[in-house]
Amino acid sequence: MTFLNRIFNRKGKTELASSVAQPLRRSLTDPAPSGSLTPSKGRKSSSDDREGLDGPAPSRLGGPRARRGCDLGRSRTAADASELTSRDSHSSSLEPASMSDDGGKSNYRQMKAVHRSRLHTIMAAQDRTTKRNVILKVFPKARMSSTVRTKLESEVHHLRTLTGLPGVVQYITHFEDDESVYVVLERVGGATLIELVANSGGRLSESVLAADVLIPLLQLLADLHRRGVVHRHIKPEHVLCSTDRGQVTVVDWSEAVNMKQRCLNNRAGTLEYMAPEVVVKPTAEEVFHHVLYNGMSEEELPQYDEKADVWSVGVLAYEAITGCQPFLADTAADMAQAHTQQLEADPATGQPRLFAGRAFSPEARAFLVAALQLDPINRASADKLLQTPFLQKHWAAYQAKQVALMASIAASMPASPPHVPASASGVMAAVQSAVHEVNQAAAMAMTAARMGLGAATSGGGNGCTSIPLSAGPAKPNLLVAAPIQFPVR
Ligand SMILES: Nc1ncnc2c1ncn2[C@@H]1O[C@H](COP(=O)(O)OP(=O)(O)OP(=O)(O)O)[C@@H](O)[C@H]1O
Repeated sequence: MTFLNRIFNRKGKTELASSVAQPLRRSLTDPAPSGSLTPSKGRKSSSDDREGLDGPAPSRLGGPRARRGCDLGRSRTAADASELTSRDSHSSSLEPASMSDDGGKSNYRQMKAVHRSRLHTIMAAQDRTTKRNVILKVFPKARMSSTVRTKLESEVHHLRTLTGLPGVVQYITHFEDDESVYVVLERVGGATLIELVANSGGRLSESVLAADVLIPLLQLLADLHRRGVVHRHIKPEHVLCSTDRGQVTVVDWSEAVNMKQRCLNNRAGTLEYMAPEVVVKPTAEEVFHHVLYNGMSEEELPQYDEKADVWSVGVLAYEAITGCQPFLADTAADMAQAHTQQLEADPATGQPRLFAGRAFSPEARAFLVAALQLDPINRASADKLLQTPFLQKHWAAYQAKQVALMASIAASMPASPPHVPASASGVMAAVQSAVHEVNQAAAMAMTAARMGLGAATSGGGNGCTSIPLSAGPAKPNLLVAAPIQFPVR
């Protein structure tokens, strides 16, 4: 997908396109500037979006990808592969969902498509009862292969497990009717990082990037990684930024995996943001064949870990500062080469090509070097990145916004006891609203801890690391365990 399309999908406007968007999609790996903005070199959606479609999908990742568009009619797909070979327990996440009017589509109004992919549509809507602004992810059943269904189940599983963690988009419910499956999420305000960059003239200042994006994003990732969760799909389109509050919210959890439950051994995510160790991994389908037909166990296959997310953050940060994607290629093999070429020292300057002709502050550059290490062993963790001078320098600005945010949340908390409604849908609305408030309070507590009240953490009291699991609410997801399992009748 081109950069322009990405902007249109979200905004539905054209004004951003002409002046700002073009330079953003220049690749450093593209030797000919005139050819660097062709759609094929532009943004792509996730590699696995091309799975399970009706017709043949474009083969961007080489060899076996070319066959993957035909999965719909097959009895065994890559999704079956990941189910069979996985030890993850999320496969029953989508319980029989509500088809009643109370829990169904008619509960929502003002539905408007804000983003379309080949497999689903993202609709903005409003809950008629609660008046809450929501996002409906609508997956037409006609296009839903078992691959897509498995991803959807996985996404719901992780959203439910992680609900309440600041920075994770809040899951509300899911339901289905004859045509589609719907997942309802909170509608997050603010802009995607890609829009933020575009609105800032094509480049983001290092200070805004550090204080408003990288610190909250890396705090979330550090929390997730301690829990064993790897997002695997970090990219600017999936990071919604609220710069006035210094907050980010990460969407699209379809590739998330808990390493304690499942091996990370297949290629996943969007090619431009994939870490070197992920790019060279087999596709899920290939893993399936290795395991099923070659008699290998999953543990025997080479694995990767949470450092994959750190690489994606490095790519995202480089792109936000320069307006250019650092690595572009159409196939996994070419991408692996691009990684090496860009990070090799240029004989003329002795510097990695990636930094040639680019103006970074020394701190930002050191941050990028730490995040963009080819070998994950040498790559910094999310926690370590939070301790880099680059982020330390902007910590006070981040902290000031968090203090203001907590004060505004505290001021908006209702003082009087809630009204007890008579109808079932009223009860549901009241429960959802109460859950929202409890989550806000939990988020406040966690934010406070992250800001440095958790001085016992590895950041040495400077507030630059996220809270250890034992310091915050033990399981923030428990806060919303009850209301997400309905159908409502
Ligand atoms: N909860 C939300 N609140 C506000 N906007 C959202 C939300 N979820 C998604 N969006 C918007 O929709 C866009 C697409 O969302 P998402 O990435 O989940 O869909 P997708 O089709 O899987 O995308 P892709 O395959 O290209 O990664 C996001 O970039 C964002 O602009």
